[in-house]
Amino acid sequence: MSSSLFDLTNKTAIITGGARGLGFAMSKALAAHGAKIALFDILSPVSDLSALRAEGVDVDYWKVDVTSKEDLEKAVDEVKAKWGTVDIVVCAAGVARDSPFLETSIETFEFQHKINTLGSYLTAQVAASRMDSTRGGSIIFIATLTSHQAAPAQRISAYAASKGAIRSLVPHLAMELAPLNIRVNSISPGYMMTDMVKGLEKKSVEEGKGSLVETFGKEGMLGRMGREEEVGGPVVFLASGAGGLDDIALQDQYRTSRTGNNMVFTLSWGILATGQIATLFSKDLLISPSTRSVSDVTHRIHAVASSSSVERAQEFIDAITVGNEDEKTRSRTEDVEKKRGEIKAYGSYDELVNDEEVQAIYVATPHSFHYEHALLALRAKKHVLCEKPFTINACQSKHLMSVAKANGVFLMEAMWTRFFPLVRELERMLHEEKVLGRIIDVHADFGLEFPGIEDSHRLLNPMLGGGALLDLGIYALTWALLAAHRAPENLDEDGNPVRPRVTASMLKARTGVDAHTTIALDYDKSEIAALVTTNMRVRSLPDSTARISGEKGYITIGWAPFRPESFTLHLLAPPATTGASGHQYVGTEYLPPKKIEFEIPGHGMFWEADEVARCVRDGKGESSVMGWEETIMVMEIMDEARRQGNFKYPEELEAHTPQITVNMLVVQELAHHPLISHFLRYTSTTMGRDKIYRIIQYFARFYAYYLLRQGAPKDTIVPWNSLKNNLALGRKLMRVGKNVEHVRAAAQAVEGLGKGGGDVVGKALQVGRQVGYAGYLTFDIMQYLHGAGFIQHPNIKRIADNAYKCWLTGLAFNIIHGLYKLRQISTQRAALTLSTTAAEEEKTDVKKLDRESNAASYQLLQDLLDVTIPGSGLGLLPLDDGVVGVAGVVSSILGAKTHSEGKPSVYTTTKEETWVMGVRYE
Ligand SMILES: NC(=O)C1=CN([C@@H]2O[C@H](COP(=O)(O)OP(=O)(O)OC[C@H]3O[C@@H](n4cnc5c(N)ncnc54)[C@H](OP(=O)(O)O)[C@@H]3O)[C@@H](O)[C@H]2O)C=CC1
Ligand SMILES: O=C1OC[C@@H](O)[C@H](O)[C@H]1O
Repeated sequence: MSSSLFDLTNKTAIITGGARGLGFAMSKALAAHGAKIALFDILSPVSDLSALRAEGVDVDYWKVDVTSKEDLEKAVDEVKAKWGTVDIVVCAAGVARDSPFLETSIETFEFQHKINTLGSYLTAQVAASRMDSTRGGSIIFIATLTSHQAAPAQRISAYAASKGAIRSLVPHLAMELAPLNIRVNSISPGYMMTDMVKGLEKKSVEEGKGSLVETFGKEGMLGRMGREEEVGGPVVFLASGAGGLDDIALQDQYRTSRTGNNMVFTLSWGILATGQIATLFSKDLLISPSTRSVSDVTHRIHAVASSSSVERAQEFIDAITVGNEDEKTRSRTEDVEKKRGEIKAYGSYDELVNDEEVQAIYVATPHSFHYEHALLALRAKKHVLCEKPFTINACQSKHLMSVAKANGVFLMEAMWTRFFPLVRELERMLHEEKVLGRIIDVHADFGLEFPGIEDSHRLLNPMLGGGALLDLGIYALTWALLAAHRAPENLDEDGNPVRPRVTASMLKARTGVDAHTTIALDYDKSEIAALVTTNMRVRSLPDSTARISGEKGYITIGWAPFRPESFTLHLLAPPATTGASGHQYVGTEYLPPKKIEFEIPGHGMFWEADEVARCVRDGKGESSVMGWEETIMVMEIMDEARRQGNFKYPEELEAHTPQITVNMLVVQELAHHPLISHFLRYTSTTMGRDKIYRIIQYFARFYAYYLLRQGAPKDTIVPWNSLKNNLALGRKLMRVGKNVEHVRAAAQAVEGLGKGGGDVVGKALQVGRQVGYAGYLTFDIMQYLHGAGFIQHPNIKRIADNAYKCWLTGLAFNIIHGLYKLRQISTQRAALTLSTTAAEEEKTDVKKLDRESNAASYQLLQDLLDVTIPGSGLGLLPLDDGVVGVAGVVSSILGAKTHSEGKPSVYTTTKEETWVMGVRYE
């Protein structure tokens, strides 16, 4: 029995040069680990294949000249037709000629290069183009030790060069084929006693050069020649992908080369929710992929979030990192526990999706939240694996897909069952091998009892998307679609499945959700009928997950519908006869049933996770195994079944549904563009709106002046003047009460001054500034009351002048403070060493001072621009409204920018002061 690490069961291997020598030896090794063997050779096999077959090996021979692409294509296609897949290719066909360099003819050179280099190249090319990227593949070139080093007993430069060329192919093909999930390696056997060497030996002895065997043996590190079967280990190792290491050198007789492109890809996960299935999924993520013979991808849980609290998230982390008690995986216990401290805990989903180190989010909340939470993650540009049912209805699913597409991220429904090796093998047997011939009838069922659950439970609660169909029926539907929908007879000319007619009925539970649902799917094109039943009251029978009947018999799938461990093939006994409809009927007697079992080394959720990792690694938006088309199909059938069963979820759940129009989508996505959403968030604050109004106010002031200068009619100018006045008045109203805040800040600054210590000059300037602003805003209130008509102040001009004077005072203190600050910074900067060898902290200090200096200059500029407003209002500066308007617009834009970036005021010297600083008045 083969170890699962090197298990090649269900894999097909092609071995060129497989009829004899190393090729044949390697074939036997691959067969011993379960592979089906296709021997390609120009020569007939040395040994009778029936002997191998008698040992249970599935083996066949194809006469192939590896220098003929046509031969290769024909043979590889035949292998695929026979066994369904091509998974492993060993390019071992080769020739060697002993020929001194100075005497080697073009023909001898070309002969070896044609078979060894071109032959391997073509074999790899033809085979790779026929490999299934979802299964992955392995190409192994057989090079030679003599392509790394000289061979003192031989003259084989042309041969070594042809094999050296093969080795050079490895990194390039590995890179190009990595997206197809195909690994590429080479093995360089040392001196092996094969037929080829025997030929050389004969020649050497005949020519009186002595025995090569002896010389070769001395050159080998073991002091002897290698035996053919000794190359079996490396080839099985590379074919199985069990290594997962980069750059492996097998030191003795072989060298293997693996490239950076074969490096393991690690996906960093964020787990959103801490319920039952999130626990199982996370535990599976922590199982070493090598336990399921996966070596190209691995997983890391970076963070977990709970919607309730950070403590809940931590509890979850503690629980998933308790070592597994399972005998088989006991060895990982210690590793898993080590991971506990590496996983972050969050008390909100927002924090999780905004963690930059998280690449993919696993959404495991109840059904009703899938749409909202997947959207949250997609908009944060995370790849998403979202639990089944994907959403409440098909429309929501389509919207998620369009958002994923717009954000360039991967999205998949976590229909984990689709990724079990059992399911992949069943699909292959049904649709490629066609073990049942044409499929005729499918019955899929999933029932489960939930005794004593409350109405609030997610299965019964309509607000949580309850009901049998969305929770359990979805699995039965998946089985039906897998067998019927994807049957080749059901595909249209473009290869797309033709939709079925849907007839459904429902029996309701006390909360109004469906307790039983029956769906009939009728496929007119392929004449397949499928019946899907589900309920949440009684467990379905052990063998009734699905029964798939075809012309040649039927298959039953065992329990559980979400995690099956076996299926049984019941084939009708021969002979075959042809029925009236053209279908093959083969009697009523059955052969003994064949039960095919599959081991699940864990809960089985890691296979879907591996798919996500591969798709993310390869830059794919959707999976080819569980693609968007399938999710939409399932959702649409469930929508239709609910429509016919008269079952709608509460409006709030269904109403999340956006009507997908291109315009809606553009608007939605625009609104979520980081720049735009930042702007919308900014302008939703009072301060943000005030800054925008201020920009418009000063622009209106400038523009009214401009129109006047242009001699525009009064009617054109009036609206701009009134815009300016209305905004000025409105903004004054918004500031009513602010004077009190400045009085308080002034009092605090005085107190700070009284305590002494610290930056006394800074504190004193602060007092002046706060007093100035407090006075200014007090006069400002009076101006508002007058402007709005609450009072008629006889001396409003004087009030306005006083306001300006106070404002100017505040600004003057600001400016002095700005200059003072700049001076302080330049003194501190001069004190720091600026040599290139300066310590890191020092360099950091310099950068900090540079930043502070920029901020102070920026603020000073705004203050100087603002001086134009009260300065001209008081007649101190001879400036017209054009200049003042422009100065006001510029200072407002600068202020808005600083504020929207969330930078604190440069004048702030106490915490308390922050809330009244950075505000630009008038
Ligand atoms: N149970 C199973 O065997 C399987 C379940 N699934 C699917 O996974 C999803 C979750 O199922 P399951 O893990 O069993 O459910 P649970 O009820 O065990 O867990 C759901 C989790 O979602 C989070 N949550 C967030 N908001 C709410 C809310 N308002 N009400 C309840 N929970 C909330 C909670 O975690 P927190 O507050 O900490 O974030 C909670 O622990 C379902 O859609 C189900 O179909 C799929 C395969 C198998
Ligand atoms: O996906 C599921 O499969 C197993 C059931 O127990 C569970 O309710 C369901 O969500």
